[in-house]
Amino acid sequence: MSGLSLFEKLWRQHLLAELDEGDSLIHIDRVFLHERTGGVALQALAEAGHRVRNPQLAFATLDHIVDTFPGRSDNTLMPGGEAFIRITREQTAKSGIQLFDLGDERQGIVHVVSPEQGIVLPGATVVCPDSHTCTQGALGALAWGIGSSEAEHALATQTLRVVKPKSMRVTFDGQLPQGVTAKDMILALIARDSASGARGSVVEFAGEAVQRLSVEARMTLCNMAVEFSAFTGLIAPDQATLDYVQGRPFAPKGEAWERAATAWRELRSDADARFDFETRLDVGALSPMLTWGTSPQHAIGVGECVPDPASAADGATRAAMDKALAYMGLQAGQPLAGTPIDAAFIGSCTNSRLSDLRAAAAVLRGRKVAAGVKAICVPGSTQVKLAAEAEGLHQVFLDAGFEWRESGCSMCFFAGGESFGLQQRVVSTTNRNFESRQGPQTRTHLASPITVAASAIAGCIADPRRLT
Ligand SMILES: CC(C)[C@H](C(=O)O)[C@@H](O)C(=O)O
Ligand code: SF4
Repeated sequence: MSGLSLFEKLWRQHLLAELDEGDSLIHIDRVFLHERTGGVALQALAEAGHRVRNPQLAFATLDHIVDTFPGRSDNTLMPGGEAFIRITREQTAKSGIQLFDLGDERQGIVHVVSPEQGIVLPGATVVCPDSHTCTQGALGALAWGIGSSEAEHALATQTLRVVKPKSMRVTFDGQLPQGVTAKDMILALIARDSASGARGSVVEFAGEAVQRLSVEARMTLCNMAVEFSAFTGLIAPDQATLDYVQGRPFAPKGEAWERAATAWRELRSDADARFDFETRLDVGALSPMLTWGTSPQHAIGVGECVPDPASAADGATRAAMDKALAYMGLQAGQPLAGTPIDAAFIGSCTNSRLSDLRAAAAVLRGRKVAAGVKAICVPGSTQVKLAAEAEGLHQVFLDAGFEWRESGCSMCFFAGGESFGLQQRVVSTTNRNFESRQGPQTRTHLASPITVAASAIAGCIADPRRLT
């Protein structure tokens, strides 16, 4: 059969039944849980008298509300947070689910840990009650974020009822210029086509520029698919993907690996595949991107000026832009570069893998963070932290004046505990710049790790191309 997209193939491979009301029953290969939403889902399941059908196909980690202070104890600064941690420990133990607890070298942010451990595999269906599960589509898995009751359903039955999403292909043509990264590609796409651009579709990222990305950079790209209103992001596996997966702890070994690898090599859209929506973006002329407002779509090149709401197409957009500028403390028409910052944050499931830390460290090496700037680096997993330390990257961050933390979500989002101060301006490698996302009234500018590093040194929003 021809004319099929990769999504269509994965869907058909996992389709168990067509149900009433347009739902399909889909087999779920892996479920991942974290302490913010997973423990309570397990508890609700137990209270309803159900058990976890296949505990060996479910995994859990502590990432969202555990603190990330160096040498952390068993702590959270979130009021009431201890209960989430306790329930997650109790319920995973009771149901026989592996928990990557504090002190376990496999602990880390769920979307960093899952590929790192070989739990997410090409062609698999993977769900987690967390919106950035789309990250894992970078390996060619159909991976998406679900709600808490869906998590219970998946745990109890190894299936989910899903309304089949539409499909979209975004082809990135050309070659990335020096100093421009996967983060800039996705910000540029969302800025051009809006934060609702994907219209709920499964978005396959394709094209020369995607093929050239490392597997880790592909994760950055897919991570922000949900900020584009995608059901999830997806990238066809290639040799780089197979090389990435091979040898990971939970990946198939020996003959099982050979069989799997043979099947995974076939996982790509047919040449004549049809998509509900198609778009292209040439990356050749992109520059480092930063957000100026309170949506990921409020992004511009580092050399550009903050847009004028007067130029908006309609009244609602104009009002939203006015509100965003007031919140961010910026004026229409001012150059974004040169705006003084209070803090710099390198972390999150978007940009805290080893390649991200290496890139930031290359900018920081031999340089110092500007006086008055609070700079924090939070490795995405304990594995990333250990690997970074083994090659001395932590020393580069520390010498430059960065804090070097334990792994977790940390100040990617404000859970009620640690945050940046009121109206503090933060250049951040995270994925959401919503109002008060990183703390009450915090002003977040999303950017790539090298842009954050360059800005930390300059003490203001800065162009990384001058330092790389
Ligand atoms: C707390 C969690 C459910 C949430 C999500 O779903 O994404 C968080 O990870 C986030 O990034 O906002
Ligand atoms: S790092 Fe941030 S975006 Fe990612 S899962 Fe944690 S809170 Fe969500």
